[in-house]
Amino acid sequence: MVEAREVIFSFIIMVLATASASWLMLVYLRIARRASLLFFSANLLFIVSCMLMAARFGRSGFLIWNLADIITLVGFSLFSLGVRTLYHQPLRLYHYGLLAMTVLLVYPVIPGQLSSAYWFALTFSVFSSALFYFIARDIVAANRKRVGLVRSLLLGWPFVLAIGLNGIRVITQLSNVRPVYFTHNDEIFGVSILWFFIAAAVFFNIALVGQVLWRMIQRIQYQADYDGLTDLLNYRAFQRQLALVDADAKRRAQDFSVLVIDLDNFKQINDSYGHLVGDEALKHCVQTMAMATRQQDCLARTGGEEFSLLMPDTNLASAHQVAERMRRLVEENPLRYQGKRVPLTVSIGVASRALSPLEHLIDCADNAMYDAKHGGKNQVCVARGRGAPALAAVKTEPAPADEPTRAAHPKRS
Ligand SMILES: Nc1nc2c(ncn2[C@@H]2O[C@H](COP(=O)(O)OP(=O)(O)OP(=O)(O)O)[C@@H](O)[C@H]2O)c(=O)[nH]1
Repeated sequence: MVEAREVIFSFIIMVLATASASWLMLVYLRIARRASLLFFSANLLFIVSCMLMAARFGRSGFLIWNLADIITLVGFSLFSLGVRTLYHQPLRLYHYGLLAMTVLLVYPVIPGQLSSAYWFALTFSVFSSALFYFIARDIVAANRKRVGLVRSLLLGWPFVLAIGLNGIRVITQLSNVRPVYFTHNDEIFGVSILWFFIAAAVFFNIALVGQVLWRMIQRIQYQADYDGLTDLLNYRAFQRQLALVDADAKRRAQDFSVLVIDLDNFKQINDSYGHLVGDEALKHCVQTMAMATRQQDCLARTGGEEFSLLMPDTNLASAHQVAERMRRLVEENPLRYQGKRVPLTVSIGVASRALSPLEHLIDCADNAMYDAKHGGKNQVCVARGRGAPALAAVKTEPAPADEPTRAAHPKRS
Protein backbone atom coordinates (compact mmCIF):
# COMPACT_ATOMS: atom_id res chain seq x y z
CA MET A 1 0.00 0.00 0.00
CA VAL A 2 2.94 2.28 0.71
CA GLU A 3 3.90 1.93 -2.95
CA ALA A 4 0.41 2.93 -4.06
CA ARG A 5 0.74 6.02 -1.87
CA GLU A 6 4.05 6.90 -3.41
CA VAL A 7 2.59 6.60 -6.91
CA ILE A 8 -0.38 8.76 -5.95
CA PHE A 9 1.88 11.34 -4.30
CA SER A 10 3.99 11.50 -7.48
CA PHE A 11 0.77 12.00 -9.43
CA ILE A 12 -0.36 14.84 -7.13
CA ILE A 13 3.02 16.53 -7.44
CA MET A 14 2.78 16.19 -11.23
CA VAL A 15 -0.68 17.84 -11.22
CA LEU A 16 0.58 20.65 -8.98
CA ALA A 17 3.68 21.14 -11.13
CA THR A 18 1.50 21.40 -14.25
CA ALA A 19 -0.71 23.94 -12.47
CA SER A 20 2.37 25.94 -11.35
CA ALA A 21 3.75 25.96 -14.90
CA SER A 22 0.38 27.17 -16.25
CA TRP A 23 0.19 29.99 -13.71
CA LEU A 24 3.77 30.96 -14.52
CA MET A 25 2.78 31.13 -18.18
CA LEU A 26 -0.05 33.54 -17.29
CA VAL A 27 2.43 35.66 -15.30
CA TYR A 28 4.70 35.72 -18.36
CA LEU A 29 1.77 36.66 -20.63
CA ARG A 30 0.80 39.41 -18.15
CA ILE A 31 -2.66 37.96 -17.66
CA ALA A 32 -3.83 38.89 -14.14
CA ARG A 33 -0.12 39.04 -13.33
CA ARG A 34 -0.13 39.60 -9.60
CA ALA A 35 -2.95 37.14 -8.89
CA SER A 36 -1.34 34.52 -11.17
CA LEU A 37 1.96 34.97 -9.34
CA LEU A 38 0.22 34.32 -6.02
CA PHE A 39 -1.55 31.23 -7.43
CA PHE A 40 1.77 30.00 -8.83
CA SER A 41 3.47 30.43 -5.44
CA ALA A 42 0.61 28.63 -3.69
CA ASN A 43 1.02 25.61 -5.99
CA LEU A 44 4.77 25.56 -5.32
CA LEU A 45 4.05 25.48 -1.59
CA PHE A 46 1.61 22.60 -2.09
CA ILE A 47 4.37 20.67 -3.89
CA VAL A 48 6.70 21.21 -0.92
CA SER A 49 3.92 20.23 1.46
CA CYS A 50 3.20 17.02 -0.54
CA MET A 51 6.86 16.09 -0.47
CA LEU A 52 6.89 16.52 3.31
CA MET A 53 3.70 14.49 3.65
CA ALA A 54 5.16 11.73 1.52
CA ALA A 55 8.19 11.72 3.80
CA ARG A 56 6.12 11.53 6.95
CA PHE A 57 4.68 8.15 6.01
CA GLY A 58 8.13 6.71 6.26
CA ARG A 59 9.17 8.34 9.50
CA SER A 60 5.91 9.63 10.95
CA GLY A 61 7.66 12.68 12.38
CA PHE A 62 5.15 15.12 13.84
CA LEU A 63 7.32 18.11 13.19
CA ILE A 64 7.26 17.29 9.46
CA TRP A 65 3.54 16.63 9.64
CA ASN A 66 2.86 20.00 11.27
CA LEU A 67 5.18 21.77 8.88
CA ALA A 68 3.32 20.22 5.90
CA ASP A 69 -0.02 21.39 7.35
CA ILE A 70 1.24 24.90 7.99
CA ILE A 71 2.77 25.20 4.50
CA THR A 72 -0.54 24.01 3.01
CA LEU A 73 -2.40 26.67 5.02
CA VAL A 74 0.02 29.34 3.78
CA GLY A 75 -0.73 28.07 0.22
CA PHE A 76 -4.49 28.47 0.81
CA SER A 77 -3.81 31.98 2.18
CA LEU A 78 -2.02 32.81 -1.09
CA PHE A 79 -5.04 31.50 -3.03
CA SER A 80 -7.23 33.78 -0.95
CA LEU A 81 -4.92 36.78 -1.42
CA GLY A 82 -4.82 36.01 -5.16
CA VAL A 83 -8.62 36.14 -5.40
CA ARG A 84 -8.69 39.47 -3.55
CA THR A 85 -5.97 40.83 -5.85
CA LEU A 86 -7.84 39.61 -8.92
CA TYR A 87 -11.02 41.40 -7.91
CA HIS A 88 -9.20 44.51 -6.60
CA GLN A 89 -10.60 43.95 -3.14
CA PRO A 90 -8.81 45.34 -0.06
CA LEU A 91 -6.16 42.80 0.99
CA ARG A 92 -6.88 43.05 4.74
CA LEU A 93 -3.58 41.41 5.64
CA TYR A 94 -4.49 41.44 9.33
CA HIS A 95 -6.98 38.61 8.60
CA TYR A 96 -4.10 36.40 7.55
CA GLY A 97 -1.84 37.70 10.34
CA LEU A 98 -4.47 36.80 12.92
CA LEU A 99 -4.93 33.37 11.39
CA ALA A 100 -1.15 32.79 11.26
CA MET A 101 -0.77 33.78 14.91
CA THR A 102 -3.58 31.42 15.97
CA VAL A 103 -2.05 28.58 13.93
CA LEU A 104 1.36 29.15 15.52
CA LEU A 105 -0.20 29.22 18.98
CA VAL A 106 -2.38 26.13 18.52
CA TYR A 107 -0.01 23.68 16.79
CA PRO A 108 2.72 23.63 19.49
CA VAL A 109 0.09 23.05 22.18
CA ILE A 110 -0.97 19.71 20.67
CA PRO A 111 1.38 16.93 21.88
CA GLY A 112 3.33 15.34 19.03
CA GLN A 113 2.14 11.76 19.27
CA LEU A 114 0.07 9.35 17.24
CA SER A 115 -3.02 9.79 19.42
CA SER A 116 -2.97 13.51 18.56
CA ALA A 117 -3.62 12.78 14.87
CA TYR A 118 -7.27 13.49 15.60
CA TRP A 119 -6.51 16.97 16.96
CA PHE A 120 -4.09 17.84 14.18
CA ALA A 121 -6.68 16.87 11.55
CA LEU A 122 -9.38 18.85 13.37
CA THR A 123 -7.18 21.94 13.67
CA PHE A 124 -6.22 21.78 9.99
CA SER A 125 -9.88 21.40 8.99
CA VAL A 126 -10.93 24.47 11.00
CA PHE A 127 -8.15 26.72 9.65
CA SER A 128 -8.47 25.59 6.05
CA SER A 129 -12.27 26.09 6.28
CA ALA A 130 -11.67 29.66 7.41
CA LEU A 131 -9.50 30.27 4.34
CA PHE A 132 -11.98 28.56 1.97
CA TYR A 133 -14.66 30.75 3.50
CA PHE A 134 -12.57 33.88 2.72
CA ILE A 135 -12.14 32.72 -0.89
CA ALA A 136 -15.79 31.80 -1.46
CA ARG A 137 -16.99 34.99 0.24
CA ASP A 138 -14.70 37.19 -1.87
CA ILE A 139 -15.81 35.49 -5.11
CA VAL A 140 -19.46 35.94 -4.14
CA ALA A 141 -18.93 39.56 -3.05
CA ALA A 142 -17.24 40.39 -6.38
CA ASN A 143 -19.85 38.74 -8.61
CA ARG A 144 -23.14 38.72 -6.75
CA LYS A 145 -24.36 42.06 -8.08
CA ARG A 146 -23.72 41.05 -11.67
CA VAL A 147 -24.77 37.40 -11.77
CA GLY A 148 -26.73 36.80 -8.56
CA LEU A 149 -25.99 34.68 -5.50
CA VAL A 150 -26.43 31.19 -6.99
CA ARG A 151 -24.21 31.79 -10.02
CA SER A 152 -21.53 33.50 -7.98
CA LEU A 153 -21.53 30.52 -5.59
CA LEU A 154 -21.16 28.25 -8.63
CA LEU A 155 -18.14 30.30 -9.76
CA GLY A 156 -16.36 29.29 -6.54
CA TRP A 157 -17.97 25.85 -6.16
CA PRO A 158 -14.84 23.82 -5.19
CA PHE A 159 -14.23 26.16 -2.26
CA VAL A 160 -17.88 26.05 -1.21
CA LEU A 161 -17.78 22.25 -1.44
CA ALA A 162 -14.53 22.16 0.56
CA ILE A 163 -16.17 24.19 3.34
CA GLY A 164 -19.03 21.66 3.39
CA LEU A 165 -16.72 18.62 3.44
CA ASN A 166 -14.53 20.15 6.13
CA GLY A 167 -17.67 20.95 8.12
CA ILE A 168 -18.77 17.30 7.96
CA ARG A 169 -15.27 16.25 8.97
CA VAL A 170 -15.18 18.60 11.95
CA ILE A 171 -18.64 17.48 13.12
CA THR A 172 -17.78 13.78 12.84
CA GLN A 173 -14.53 14.37 14.68
CA LEU A 174 -16.09 16.51 17.39
CA SER A 175 -18.83 13.94 17.92
CA ASN A 176 -15.97 11.46 18.28
CA VAL A 177 -17.54 8.98 15.87
CA ARG A 178 -14.01 7.97 14.88
CA PRO A 179 -10.98 9.90 13.78
CA VAL A 180 -11.48 9.97 10.03
CA TYR A 181 -8.67 10.48 7.49
CA PHE A 182 -4.99 10.93 8.10
CA THR A 183 -4.59 8.05 10.49
CA HIS A 184 -1.17 6.54 10.01
CA ASN A 185 -2.25 3.02 10.51
CA ASP A 186 -5.43 3.18 8.48
CA GLU A 187 -4.47 2.25 4.93
CA ILE A 188 -7.88 2.80 3.33
CA PHE A 189 -8.37 6.32 4.57
CA GLY A 190 -4.77 7.09 3.87
CA VAL A 191 -5.18 6.32 0.16
CA SER A 192 -8.68 7.76 -0.18
CA ILE A 193 -7.57 11.09 1.23
CA LEU A 194 -4.79 11.17 -1.36
CA TRP A 195 -7.37 10.89 -4.13
CA PHE A 196 -9.17 13.72 -2.43
CA PHE A 197 -5.94 15.76 -2.64
CA ILE A 198 -5.78 15.14 -6.39
CA ALA A 199 -9.38 16.27 -6.84
CA ALA A 200 -8.72 19.36 -4.69
CA ALA A 201 -5.53 20.27 -6.62
CA VAL A 202 -7.34 19.96 -9.96
CA PHE A 203 -10.64 21.61 -9.04
CA PHE A 204 -9.19 24.48 -7.01
CA ASN A 205 -6.88 25.39 -9.87
CA ILE A 206 -9.60 25.01 -12.50
CA ALA A 207 -11.91 27.23 -10.43
CA LEU A 208 -9.18 29.87 -10.13
CA VAL A 209 -8.39 29.76 -13.87
CA GLY A 210 -12.15 30.21 -14.33
CA GLN A 211 -12.01 33.31 -12.13
CA VAL A 212 -9.19 34.79 -14.19
CA LEU A 213 -11.02 34.10 -17.48
CA TRP A 214 -14.29 35.43 -16.09
CA ARG A 215 -12.53 38.58 -14.89
CA MET A 216 -10.96 39.07 -18.32
CA ILE A 217 -14.33 38.69 -20.03
CA GLN A 218 -15.85 41.21 -17.62
CA ARG A 219 -13.03 43.65 -18.34
CA ILE A 220 -13.39 43.28 -22.11
CA GLN A 221 -17.16 43.75 -21.86
CA TYR A 222 -16.61 46.82 -19.71
CA GLN A 223 -14.09 48.31 -22.14
CA ALA A 224 -16.51 47.68 -25.01
CA ASP A 225 -19.32 49.59 -23.31
CA TYR A 226 -17.67 52.18 -21.07
CA ASP A 227 -15.37 55.15 -21.50
CA GLY A 228 -12.11 54.60 -19.62
CA LEU A 229 -11.67 58.21 -18.49
CA THR A 230 -15.09 59.03 -17.10
CA ASP A 231 -16.54 55.53 -16.52
CA LEU A 232 -19.65 56.61 -18.42
CA LEU A 233 -21.34 54.52 -21.13
CA ASN A 234 -19.83 55.11 -24.58
CA TYR A 235 -21.63 56.01 -27.80
CA ARG A 236 -22.31 52.37 -28.83
CA ALA A 237 -23.76 51.41 -25.44
CA PHE A 238 -25.77 54.65 -25.35
CA GLN A 239 -27.38 53.80 -28.71
CA ARG A 240 -28.32 50.39 -27.32
CA GLN A 241 -29.77 51.99 -24.21
CA LEU A 242 -31.70 54.46 -26.37
CA ALA A 243 -33.34 51.63 -28.33
CA LEU A 244 -34.30 49.88 -25.07
CA VAL A 245 -35.80 53.02 -23.54
CA ASP A 246 -37.67 53.73 -26.80
CA ALA A 247 -39.19 50.23 -26.86
CA ASP A 248 -40.19 50.56 -23.22
CA ALA A 249 -41.66 54.04 -23.73
CA LYS A 250 -43.70 52.80 -26.72
CA ARG A 251 -45.07 49.90 -24.69
CA ARG A 252 -46.13 52.20 -21.86
CA ALA A 253 -47.13 55.10 -24.14
CA GLN A 254 -44.73 57.41 -22.32
CA ASP A 255 -42.50 60.19 -23.56
CA PHE A 256 -38.76 60.41 -22.99
CA SER A 257 -36.11 63.02 -23.75
CA VAL A 258 -32.44 63.38 -24.53
CA LEU A 259 -29.88 66.10 -23.90
CA VAL A 260 -26.76 66.59 -25.97
CA ILE A 261 -24.20 68.45 -23.86
CA ASP A 262 -20.94 69.92 -25.15
CA LEU A 263 -18.21 71.58 -23.09
CA ASP A 264 -17.50 75.13 -24.24
CA ASN A 265 -14.04 76.24 -25.34
CA PHE A 266 -12.51 73.00 -24.22
CA LYS A 267 -9.64 73.27 -26.68
CA GLN A 268 -8.65 76.45 -24.88
CA ILE A 269 -8.48 74.59 -21.54
CA ASN A 270 -6.27 71.92 -23.12
CA ASP A 271 -4.06 74.55 -24.74
CA SER A 272 -3.73 76.67 -21.59
CA TYR A 273 -3.33 73.98 -18.92
CA GLY A 274 -2.39 70.81 -20.82
CA HIS A 275 -4.26 67.60 -21.62
CA LEU A 276 -4.00 66.15 -18.12
CA VAL A 277 -5.90 69.13 -16.69
CA GLY A 278 -8.27 68.78 -19.66
CA ASP A 279 -8.94 65.19 -18.55
CA GLU A 280 -9.50 66.38 -14.97
CA ALA A 281 -11.91 69.00 -16.28
CA LEU A 282 -13.88 66.31 -18.13
CA LYS A 283 -14.11 64.14 -15.00
CA HIS A 284 -15.01 67.12 -12.84
CA CYS A 285 -17.69 68.16 -15.29
CA VAL A 286 -19.18 64.64 -15.30
CA GLN A 287 -19.39 64.68 -11.50
CA THR A 288 -21.11 68.04 -11.57
CA MET A 289 -23.55 67.04 -14.32
CA ALA A 290 -24.41 63.84 -12.45
CA MET A 291 -25.73 66.05 -9.63
CA ALA A 292 -28.58 67.09 -11.91
CA THR A 293 -29.58 63.56 -12.95
CA ARG A 294 -31.88 60.97 -11.45
CA GLN A 295 -31.18 57.30 -10.79
CA GLN A 296 -33.02 56.16 -13.94
CA ASP A 297 -31.27 58.67 -16.23
CA CYS A 298 -28.37 57.50 -18.34
CA LEU A 299 -25.42 59.84 -18.85
CA ALA A 300 -22.98 58.80 -21.59
CA ARG A 301 -19.80 60.16 -23.15
CA THR A 302 -20.74 60.18 -26.82
CA GLY A 303 -17.75 62.17 -28.13
CA GLY A 304 -14.49 63.78 -26.97
CA GLU A 305 -16.07 66.62 -24.97
CA GLU A 306 -19.64 65.72 -25.83
CA PHE A 307 -22.07 63.93 -23.53
CA SER A 308 -25.66 62.72 -23.87
CA LEU A 309 -28.27 62.25 -21.21
CA LEU A 310 -31.17 59.88 -21.74
CA MET A 311 -34.14 60.61 -19.50
CA PRO A 312 -36.94 58.02 -19.44
CA ASP A 313 -40.48 59.18 -18.61
CA THR A 314 -39.52 62.83 -19.12
CA ASN A 315 -41.28 65.29 -21.39
CA LEU A 316 -39.65 68.23 -23.14
CA ALA A 317 -40.52 70.76 -20.42
CA SER A 318 -39.05 68.63 -17.62
CA ALA A 319 -35.97 67.83 -19.71
CA HIS A 320 -35.49 71.53 -20.27
CA GLN A 321 -35.54 72.11 -16.51
CA VAL A 322 -32.95 69.41 -15.96
CA ALA A 323 -30.77 70.87 -18.74
CA GLU A 324 -30.96 74.33 -17.24
CA ARG A 325 -30.11 73.02 -13.78
CA MET A 326 -27.17 71.13 -15.23
CA ARG A 327 -25.90 74.17 -17.12
CA ARG A 328 -26.05 76.25 -13.98
CA LEU A 329 -24.34 73.61 -11.81
CA VAL A 330 -21.44 73.34 -14.26
CA GLU A 331 -21.07 77.10 -14.41
CA GLU A 332 -21.15 77.40 -10.62
CA ASN A 333 -18.62 74.61 -10.04
CA PRO A 334 -15.38 75.52 -11.78
CA LEU A 335 -12.41 73.17 -11.62
CA ARG A 336 -9.83 74.12 -8.99
CA TYR A 337 -6.34 73.51 -10.22
CA GLN A 338 -3.21 74.55 -8.29
CA GLY A 339 -5.17 77.25 -6.50
CA LYS A 340 -6.52 78.56 -9.81
CA ARG A 341 -10.12 78.60 -10.92
CA VAL A 342 -10.66 76.96 -14.31
CA PRO A 343 -14.12 78.09 -15.47
CA LEU A 344 -16.30 75.48 -17.17
CA THR A 345 -19.52 75.95 -19.09
CA VAL A 346 -21.68 73.74 -21.30
CA SER A 347 -24.03 74.24 -24.22
CA ILE A 348 -27.02 71.91 -24.18
CA GLY A 349 -29.55 70.79 -26.79
CA VAL A 350 -32.81 69.19 -25.67
CA ALA A 351 -35.14 66.97 -27.72
CA SER A 352 -38.07 64.79 -26.81
CA ARG A 353 -39.34 61.60 -28.40
CA ALA A 354 -42.89 62.97 -28.52
CA LEU A 355 -41.75 65.56 -31.06
CA SER A 356 -39.03 63.70 -32.98
CA PRO A 357 -38.82 60.21 -34.47
CA LEU A 358 -36.17 57.98 -32.92
CA GLU A 359 -33.86 58.12 -35.95
CA HIS A 360 -33.77 61.94 -35.76
CA LEU A 361 -33.90 62.34 -32.00
CA ILE A 362 -30.17 62.67 -31.37
CA ASP A 363 -29.72 64.85 -34.48
CA CYS A 364 -32.49 67.14 -33.19
CA ALA A 365 -30.81 67.50 -29.80
CA ASP A 366 -27.42 67.87 -31.52
CA ASN A 367 -28.70 70.64 -33.79
CA ALA A 368 -30.27 72.40 -30.81
CA MET A 369 -26.91 72.14 -29.03
CA TYR A 370 -25.21 73.78 -32.04
CA ASP A 371 -27.82 76.53 -31.90
CA ALA A 372 -26.81 77.06 -28.28
CA LYS A 373 -23.17 77.27 -29.41
CA HIS A 374 -23.97 79.75 -32.17
CA GLY A 375 -26.13 81.72 -29.76
CA GLY A 376 -23.11 82.45 -27.57
CA LYS A 377 -22.53 79.15 -25.62
CA ASN A 378 -23.34 78.44 -21.96
CA GLN A 379 -27.03 78.08 -22.70
CA VAL A 380 -29.80 75.59 -23.38
CA CYS A 381 -31.74 75.29 -26.65
CA VAL A 382 -34.81 73.15 -27.18
CA ALA A 383 -35.54 71.35 -30.46
CA ARG A 384 -39.14 71.32 -31.58
CA GLY A 385 -40.79 69.49 -34.44
CA ARG A 386 -39.87 66.52 -36.58
CA GLY A 387 -38.97 67.57 -40.08
CA ALA A 388 -36.53 70.43 -39.67
CA PRO A 389 -35.23 70.24 -36.17
CA ALA A 390 -32.45 72.78 -36.67
CA LEU A 391 -34.85 75.42 -37.93
CA ALA A 392 -37.34 74.64 -35.22
CA ALA A 393 -34.80 74.82 -32.43
CA VAL A 394 -35.87 77.39 -29.91
CA LYS A 395 -33.29 79.05 -27.77
CA THR A 396 -34.16 79.34 -24.11
CA GLU A 397 -32.29 81.34 -21.61
CA PRO A 398 -30.77 80.34 -18.29
CA ALA A 399 -32.96 80.62 -15.21
CA PRO A 400 -32.21 82.89 -12.26
CA ALA A 401 -30.78 81.15 -9.18
CA ASP A 402 -34.08 80.88 -7.29
CA GLU A 403 -36.12 79.78 -10.29
CA PRO A 404 -34.31 76.92 -11.94
CA THR A 405 -36.87 76.37 -14.68
CA ARG A 406 -37.42 79.85 -16.05
CA ALA A 407 -35.44 81.93 -18.43
CA ALA A 408 -32.92 84.68 -17.91
CA HIS A 409 -30.02 85.94 -19.94
CA PRO A 410 -27.20 83.51 -20.64
CA LYS A 411 -24.39 83.79 -18.16
CA ARG A 412 -20.78 83.58 -19.15
CA SER A 413 -17.89 83.07 -16.83
N1 LIG B 1 -7.85 66.45 -22.48
C1 LIG B 1 -8.66 65.88 -23.37
N2 LIG B 1 -9.03 66.56 -24.47
C2 LIG B 1 -9.88 65.99 -25.34
C3 LIG B 1 -10.38 64.70 -25.15
N3 LIG B 1 -11.20 64.42 -26.18
C4 LIG B 1 -11.20 65.48 -26.99
N4 LIG B 1 -10.41 66.44 -26.50
C5 LIG B 1 -10.09 67.76 -27.02
O1 LIG B 1 -11.27 68.56 -27.03
C6 LIG B 1 -11.05 69.64 -27.91
C7 LIG B 1 -12.34 69.94 -28.66
O2 LIG B 1 -12.12 71.09 -29.38
P1 LIG B 1 -13.25 71.78 -30.26
O3 LIG B 1 -13.99 70.70 -31.01
O4 LIG B 1 -12.59 72.84 -31.04
O5 LIG B 1 -14.26 72.33 -29.23
P2 LIG B 1 -14.16 73.53 -28.18
O6 LIG B 1 -12.80 74.07 -28.02
O7 LIG B 1 -14.84 73.02 -26.94
O8 LIG B 1 -15.04 74.62 -28.87
P3 LIG B 1 -16.61 74.74 -28.81
O9 LIG B 1 -17.17 73.37 -28.87
O10 LIG B 1 -16.97 75.56 -30.02
O11 LIG B 1 -16.94 75.44 -27.55
C8 LIG B 1 -9.91 69.21 -28.84
O12 LIG B 1 -8.79 70.01 -28.56
C9 LIG B 1 -9.64 67.77 -28.46
O13 LIG B 1 -8.27 67.45 -28.55
C10 LIG B 1 -9.97 63.98 -23.97
O14 LIG B 1 -10.37 62.85 -23.71
N5 LIG B 1 -9.13 64.61 -23.12
